[in-house]
Amino acid sequence: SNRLPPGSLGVPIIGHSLGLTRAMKANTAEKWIEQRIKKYGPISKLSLFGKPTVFVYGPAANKFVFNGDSSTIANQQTKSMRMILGDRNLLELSGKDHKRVRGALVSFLKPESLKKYVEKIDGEIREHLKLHWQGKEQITVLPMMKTLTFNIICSLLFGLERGPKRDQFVSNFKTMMVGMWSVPVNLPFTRYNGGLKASARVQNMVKDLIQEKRRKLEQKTASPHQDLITCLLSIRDENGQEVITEKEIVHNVMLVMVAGHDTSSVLITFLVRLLANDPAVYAAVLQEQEEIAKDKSMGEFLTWEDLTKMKYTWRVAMETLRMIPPSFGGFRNTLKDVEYNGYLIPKGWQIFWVTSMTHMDNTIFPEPSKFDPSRFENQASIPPYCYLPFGAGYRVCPGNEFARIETLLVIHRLVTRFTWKLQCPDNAFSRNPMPVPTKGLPIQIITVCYITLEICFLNFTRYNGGLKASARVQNMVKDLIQEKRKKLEQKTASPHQDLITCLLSIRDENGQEVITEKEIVHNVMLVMVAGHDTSSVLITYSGIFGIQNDNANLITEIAKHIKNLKICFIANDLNLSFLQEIKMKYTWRVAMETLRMIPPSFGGFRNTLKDVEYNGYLIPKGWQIFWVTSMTHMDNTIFPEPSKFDPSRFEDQASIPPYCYLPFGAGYRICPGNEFARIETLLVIHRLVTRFTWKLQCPDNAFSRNPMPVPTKGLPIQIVPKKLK
Ligand code: HEM
Repeated sequence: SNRLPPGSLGVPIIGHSLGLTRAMKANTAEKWIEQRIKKYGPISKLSLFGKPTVFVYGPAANKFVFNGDSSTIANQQTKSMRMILGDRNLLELSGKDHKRVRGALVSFLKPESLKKYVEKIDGEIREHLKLHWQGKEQITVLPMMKTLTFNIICSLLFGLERGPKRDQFVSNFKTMMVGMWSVPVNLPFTRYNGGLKASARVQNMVKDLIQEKRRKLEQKTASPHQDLITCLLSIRDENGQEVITEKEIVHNVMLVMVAGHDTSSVLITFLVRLLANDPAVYAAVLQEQEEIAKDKSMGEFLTWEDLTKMKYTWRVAMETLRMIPPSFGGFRNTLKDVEYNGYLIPKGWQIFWVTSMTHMDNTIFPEPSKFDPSRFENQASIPPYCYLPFGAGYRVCPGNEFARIETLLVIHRLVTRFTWKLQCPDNAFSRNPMPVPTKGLPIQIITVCYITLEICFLNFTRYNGGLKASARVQNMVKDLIQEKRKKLEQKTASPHQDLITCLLSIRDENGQEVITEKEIVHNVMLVMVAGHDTSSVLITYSGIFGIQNDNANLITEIAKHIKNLKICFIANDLNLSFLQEIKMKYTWRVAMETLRMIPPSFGGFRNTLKDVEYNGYLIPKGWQIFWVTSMTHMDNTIFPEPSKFDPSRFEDQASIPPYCYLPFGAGYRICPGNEFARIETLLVIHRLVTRFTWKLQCPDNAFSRNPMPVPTKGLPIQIVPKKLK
């Protein structure tokens, strides 16, 4: 016993388990370990989870753990994990079996083979953002990322696409995960028992999947490279026999499901947090990603080639993995007595290794508490066994390339589409055993605006970013135009299908297109912006900018088309007919009165091209003329008692003098979207009042202009659905 490392085994059974788990939860585990190191040095004995254990630390210790002889040092998992994942999963295997099964997994997870799946992963990410991020004001990042990484695994590794089968998989998987981190007491109603049952169900589902894929492979309707399962089923020895047994496939599918989803989701979550906290890193990541996005057309997937350009973003991810490694550390088990650094580690003891102690060692990473992605500019300079987020040696994480691909793709899509703000900016996290930020990292999402008004936002970066984004959107619109032009030629699209096909189909007497491609692009941009916030935004922007090309024809054409859209709109709403819509006279009067009192467009500018006289005064060439809607709307000679909300003013609209009611402007630039806005508004109000009642959460009636009127906090309300008959 003199040869055992220093330290004590503590109270029988309990040992130091409670101290460590408590420290993990409070995110002070590093300090807890540091104190041990101060007291006993880099090797010490303790007792964890009912077993005598030796803690080791430092590059030499890491080499000893990760590259030790597998007949002496074996991998070690908790009983819950072994029972739930299955005893033939890679973590349980050693020696030749480990090499054989790991080789099979790596044949699918190696970069050369993953290259082919970049587009598929990107597709899954885009779908996820569309479903769960777009249009949302607030989300919690960690659960979202867990869903996303799990879905990527389902589709890419198991060929299990969206649908009820996958949903069933997910719900069983969640119960299984709870059981995996629980105390292994197999009594009815314990978490462990629930986990075991869910694991049996998941395993049965995987078995069914295997049968289905085996059949498809035989019928040659599936390819060996289709997904991880078809790949494992297709690996044969020299006699044509399958190399991996069905049980091994099932158990390793279970492992990959767990190993691949928990870890990457944590990395991406902490990256989202970092990008919200660190403007300099955010700006550099955004610049790198925008550089890539700028050459892409609408709907184009990212490629392997694009990933190779994301060097800075990956350095940021590496530095995040250094400071907050998803895996705190792990255990090995000694199969024989073994000596390390002059000490004995007896057979049957555990060896406990910890990633973060090496990562925060200032002799390896100077100023370790400083976030500095440039450390990874020259990766060869980092000594071996010092940077361990993926482990090292012959058990180094085989999913590291997969994790890199999905992380880079997600970050690209996030920074080029959204900006976000943290809702709990306390930067705390606890370990359980994965690091979990406070409340799972709730954020407020702000969708990236396509165009920022130069006059409203003098902030250079936003404007500059807006211009770049505009170039990308314009490229996307150009692609759309090409696609639609082709379809029109092939007669697979009709001229009345949408605004673009309509504009493309307008010809003069010689059969020439009337609207140039540039005009279509720029006016699609205008309509997009106008229709994006509320349909009434159209009014504002057409007032401020006008349509640059002074082409009255074009305005008339857009106006005509917007009338066509009216028909599509109503046809799409199955229960509201055109006739019903024209009955909504009172509702529209209410909307008109709202537009009078709070016109979305405060006013606008015109530019004088020559000296001009008005009312005896000179307005010189090049000056602006500033007009304001609300002053006329609140003029009591036109609208008596103007502060009173009174929809009856619009009962006889002909009685309102011209140029007095201007929410949509007037004259030859009158908003061509006014009819569209009316239809939209009436349909929405109809649906709202017939289905819900609501109460204001901030009943202060205040609003600010920016330049649109924005009610306090965006008008939060409490909704009560009505019972539908
Ligand atoms: C940021 C993401 C990830 C991190 C930080 C990570 C980290 C790790 C670590 C520390 C180990 C243990 C090494 C050891 O015990 O020596 C490991 C093993 C493993 N990981 Fe990952 N991992 C990640 C993503 C993935 C993904 C995406 C997959 C699968 C697609 C995966 C599959 C595995 C497997 C199968 C093992 C067991 C290897 C063996 O025992 O030979 N991991 N990972």
